Amino acid sequence: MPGPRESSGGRGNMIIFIIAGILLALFAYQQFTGPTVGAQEVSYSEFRQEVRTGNVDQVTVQGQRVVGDLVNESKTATAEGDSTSYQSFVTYLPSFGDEKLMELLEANNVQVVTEPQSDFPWTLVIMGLLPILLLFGVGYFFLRRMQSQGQGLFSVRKSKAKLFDKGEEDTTFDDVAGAESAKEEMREIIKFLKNPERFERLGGKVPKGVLLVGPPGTGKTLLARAVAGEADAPFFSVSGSDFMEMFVGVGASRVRDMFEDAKENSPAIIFIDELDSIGRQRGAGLGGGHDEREQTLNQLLSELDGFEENQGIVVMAATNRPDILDSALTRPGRFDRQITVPLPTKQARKQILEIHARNKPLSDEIDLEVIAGSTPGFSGADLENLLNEAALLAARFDREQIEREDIEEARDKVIMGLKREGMVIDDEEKKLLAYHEAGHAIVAAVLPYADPIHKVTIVPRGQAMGVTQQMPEKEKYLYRREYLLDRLAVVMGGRAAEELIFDTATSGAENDLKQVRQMARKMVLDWGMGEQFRHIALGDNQGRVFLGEELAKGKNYSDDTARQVDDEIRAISENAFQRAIDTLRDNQEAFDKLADLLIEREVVPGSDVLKLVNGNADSFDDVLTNGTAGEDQTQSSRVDGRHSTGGESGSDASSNETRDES
Ligand SMILES: Nc1ncnc2c1ncn2[C@@H]1O[C@H](COP(=O)(O)OP(=O)(O)OP(=O)(O)O)[C@@H](O)[C@H]1O
Ligand SMILES: [Zn+2]
Repeated sequence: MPGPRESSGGRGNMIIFIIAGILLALFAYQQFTGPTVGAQEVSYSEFRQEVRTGNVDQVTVQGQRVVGDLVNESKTATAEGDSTSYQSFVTYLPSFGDEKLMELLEANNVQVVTEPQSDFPWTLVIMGLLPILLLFGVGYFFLRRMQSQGQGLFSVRKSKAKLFDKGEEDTTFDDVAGAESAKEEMREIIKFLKNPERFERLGGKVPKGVLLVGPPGTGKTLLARAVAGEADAPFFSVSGSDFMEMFVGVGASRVRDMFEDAKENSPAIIFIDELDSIGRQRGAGLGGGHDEREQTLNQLLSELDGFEENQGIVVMAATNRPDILDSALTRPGRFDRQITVPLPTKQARKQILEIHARNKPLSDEIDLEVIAGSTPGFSGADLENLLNEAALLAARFDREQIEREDIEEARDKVIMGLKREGMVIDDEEKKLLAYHEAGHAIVAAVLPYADPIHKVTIVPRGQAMGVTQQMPEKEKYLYRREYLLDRLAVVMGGRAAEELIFDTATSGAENDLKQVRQMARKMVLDWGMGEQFRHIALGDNQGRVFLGEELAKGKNYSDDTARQVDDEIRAISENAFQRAIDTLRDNQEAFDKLADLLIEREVVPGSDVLKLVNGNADSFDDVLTNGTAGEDQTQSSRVDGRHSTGGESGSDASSNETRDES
């Protein structure tokens, strides 16, 4: 990989400089305050006493101040109550003067040196000078820093982006395993970057901003670099946190410079990692809303608005917290294309392992397929880490090649790290999850009115631990009671599976239960589908029931009715649960097989679920060999609202997801 052109200067230098300045000032302070340093301040009468006893040879008088050395050490009481011995002393003449002092000194043979009155307030001068000195120090520091960067005086102009020139970036899609549909989307962008004018002439529409969303280490940065490599375009890479500087306005000017540089080099790619560090919702911080980050974000927004597609710049950004981004960033014309980069499936994990095992000598005993199977929840970075750890272990034992035990040990090590972060699921949880999702899927596949099943997965994706996706044949605008009842049973399928197989219940069904409650409520209150409330709408039908505001608002029915409504909702839920249980019992064999298949493959397409249910799959093996194993399930969607949000209350019918959040 080519080295970056610019490296950021160390902040450490500056701290050292400031400390040196303070030390210097303290030293100067000591020097200027002169001979009194270390001298004991004594009272005037004590001083006279010393003179009288002949313990003083010589004194220096500076105005009111009298300093000198004792012939023999003397002791004086300190503020703390004990005594301290001293030789040098300083004292002050009483403000009314002392005419008899000269007499006394002469009488005791004390030599007197008079010095011009030094009332010059050194202390004050130093104190006043110190900040100014420091300021010069800091200025000097910046001056040097800028000169060393070959820049003009006091211009804080530097985009900070690392530039990989045309052709320097040699990462290609071959280096990125899995993430097939993400790559597919990128192909369009590559075409554009290779020849922007031609692309536009043919009517291609390229997004300005692409947001890569996914858990850490799933290869978002890698993908962006691969796009640059494939398109042979210069690649400006910067991390969101690089914009955060201590001086207000620097971040914004860095953004401006970066876009300027990119335009000069277009067609080009700008990649902003950790977009969330500057892209957080505005007005959320404490700084009164005008802080550095906000200025930087505003600059970024205006740059995104300010260039036309044909300028040949594509801005890519990565985040694993799309939920906290300022909504202005995802508006059309900005980061309006969102590509999810999920954790790799088993198939993809195998490919990633193959990529990173390329230049590592592996023993013949090692089967990457087996490793892939034993590393659910691992990201690409985790897998790379695993192989590196194994190589280190092999090296420690002076082995010629990596052995199976090295892999085992490395895997345990990585898992321990991940466990601490709550990132991996163990075998038992995986089994629970598999049965839970299989429960949804089997019910969906069996019940006549339920939407056809599209796919079921237990690969953790974002917040979701497992997902069962259904695809309606056509958009629905009306929901028949039969459809709703079947849908309720599908959603209950997960909990039913837990009860049936493990005789237990898990917290994983939280979302399901919420969904059931909302749907049942709506059926009773708004759609007149309750047993006792046929054809009567009870709700105020403003969607408030879903926000739980009905408690605060006056209901338009009595408490008695409210109790009946609760009973109805309970009956509907109970019913749905029982139907799910019955369905699973009737299809026990398919249910078990699907769960096994999920544990084995993590993703099972709907067609295979149907095969199992219809008994077309003569054996487990049939599905195993004919299935579209390891279908890559990268999902991409536009943020402009066409993507469905799962079956909340069934109001969006473009796809139905039963997601189980962790
Ligand atoms: N799909 C993949 N194929 C091959 N290698 C991968 C893949 N995903 C991740 N890696 C390896 O993991 C490393 C880290 O990935 P990368 O930095 O691209 O992840 P990221 O998603 O940008 O993470 P973060 O969110 O932490 O910035 C890569 O350099 C690569 O070696
Ligand atoms: Zn569920």
